[in-house]
This record gives sequence, C-alpha cells and structure tokens, in this order.
Amino acid sequence: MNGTSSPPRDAAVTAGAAVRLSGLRKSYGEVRAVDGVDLTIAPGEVVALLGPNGAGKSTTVDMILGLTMPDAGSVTVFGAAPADAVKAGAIGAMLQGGALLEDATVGEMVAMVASLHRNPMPVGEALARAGIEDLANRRGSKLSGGQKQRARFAVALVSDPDVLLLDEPTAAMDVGSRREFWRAMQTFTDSGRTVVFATHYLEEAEEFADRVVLMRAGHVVADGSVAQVRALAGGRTLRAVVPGATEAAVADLPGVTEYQLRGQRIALSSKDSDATLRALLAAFPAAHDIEIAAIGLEGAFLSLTSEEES
Ligand SMILES: Nc1ncnc2c1ncn2[C@@H]1O[C@H](COP(=O)(O)OP(=O)(O)OP(=O)(O)O)[C@@H](O)[C@H]1O
Repeated sequence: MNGTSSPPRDAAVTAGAAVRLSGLRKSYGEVRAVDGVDLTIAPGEVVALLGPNGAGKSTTVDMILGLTMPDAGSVTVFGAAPADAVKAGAIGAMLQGGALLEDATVGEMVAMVASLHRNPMPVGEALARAGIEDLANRRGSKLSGGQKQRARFAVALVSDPDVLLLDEPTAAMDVGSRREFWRAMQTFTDSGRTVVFATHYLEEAEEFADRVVLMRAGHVVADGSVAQVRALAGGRTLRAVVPGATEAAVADLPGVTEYQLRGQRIALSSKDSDATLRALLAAFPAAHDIEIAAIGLEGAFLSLTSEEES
C-alpha cells in the first residue's frame, strides 16, 4: 500500500514501467489540480483512478497523454515522453467528449486514425473488438451517446496500443452496453496490455481493476488492490451464529477490529475476513448462518475522500 509519497516499486518495474509519474504538479490559477503525484504503473496492470469531482483525475490523464504540460515533475510512458509514445502508437485514449466527425461514418473514422499509425490493427478488427461492426456505415451525427463512446473505443484501439487511457469510458452507456464494453476490454487486457481508467462507478473499479488509485484534491490518498483500499476503511463485517462462543475467543480471532456477542450471535468487523473465518471455523466447527459483507469500495471511497483537508 502506497501513500502520497509512494516510493518507486522495485527497480526493474520502475525501469520497465508502462507509465511513470514523478512529482507531478499542475495548477490552474489558485487551483492545485494535481499536487505532487508519484505513480508507477507496471505493464499489464489495470488501474482505476477514482475520486470525487475535481480530484484531478482528468488532469492526470491529460498529462499522461501529453495534452497538458505539467508545471513540475515528469511523465514517461514506456520510458518515452508522452508525445513520442503517442507518435509511436503506444498510447490509445478515450477522452470525455472526444470529438468525432459528424459527417464521416464510423468505419471511415477508424480507418482515418489507422492510416496515421505505422502498425494499426485491421479496421474490421477494431470495430469488432469495440462491438460495433454493425455501425460501420453509420455517420457520426447519427450515433447515440453510448454508440459514440464505443466508436471512440474503436478509435483508441486501432493503433493496437500498449497502454489505453480511458476517462470515464462508460459515462453515457446503459447497463448492458457497459457490461459489453468491459467484456471487450477484458479481451484487450488479457493480452497483457495496460489500462488506466478514470471512473465514478465504484463497481467498475471493484470489478475490473487490479489496482485502485484514489485521488482527492490533487493527491493520491490511497493506492492498492481493491481489497487493500477497502481494508483501509475498515475491511469487512462477519455475522454468524456460534454455539459456545465466548468474548475472549471472539476477541482472539485474527483480524478482528471490533465485535459484539449477543447470546450465540456474533457480529464483528475484520481487516482480514478470510483469516477470521478460517480461525472461527477451526475453533467452532458448529458455527452456522455465516454472512460476510464487504464494506464495499463505496464505503472506503466515502471515508477516504471526505476526510478533512489536511
Ligand atoms: N483547463 C482548466 N482551467 C481551469 N481549471 C481547471 C482546468 N482543468 C481542470 N481545472 C480544475 O482543476 C481541478 C481538477 O480537475 P479535473 O478535471 O482534473 O478533476 P477530475 O477528478 O477529473 O473531476 P471530474 O470527476 O469532475 O471529471 C478542478 O478544480 C478543475 O476545476
């Protein structure tokens, strides 16, 4: 788990990092949009950037893409400056409201972007991966919000990039489209590509990211696996009926941070519910009606992003 001043991971990862941000800062007038971010993302990681409105997610993404110049600090993408990585086709991006041509068809737009790159994937493949083969002949002006997002996805994919940066990719999609989008994304990440996405949908981070970077007011306030970030805010709750349970035995279970015992019923919070459950069943094999509930990323998110500004 890394905090705001996370040390670089081991040297090999740092050297071969897909994305490396070091001391990154960007202010707009008085607003410190990004205020000292250090982050090393390894190839193959799927990272969710989470945070409330104005946390600095889009500004961070824009700096990784070379669209915004940092005031201080550095960004490298596979060791190169963002502009060079973009030129080499190593980065694909899907931005909030990224422009699409009104009069060109989806197929034409994707083909146009493909022609700018040295080793693009076939246009048909990009359309298929984005799940919009049937929209190849539809003009930009005729697309729904969700379809536009998928057209942007095809555009982002066609250079066959090593890193995909997605700023709230599913914002305009209905539940079904969102699911399909993430299924398509899974195919992309299964091939070892790196994905960094900003989202407000906690469940998307929970379901699809290997790693969650929680931002608030330009800072990284938590960085780790979904389970780690959740644990930061209190872990999970476990309830069970446990014949023979005693206060001392419950208090002794590993990971327990607080507990209540009423007759045979226990309710506890644990920072390591797997260890707690194993020990509980070993000590009390007759335990039954066991329920474990995650505090949820939402709980962690709220508690970590609503703290008083330090
Ligand atoms: N071009 C700009 N000019 C002035 N202020 C800006 C600009 N871009 C961003 N900001 C400010 O910087 C801060 C961070 O904005 P940013 O868009 O990076 O946050 P975000 O986490 O992506 O938010 P959201 O979830 O609402 O998209 C905000 O206070 C925003 O108003």
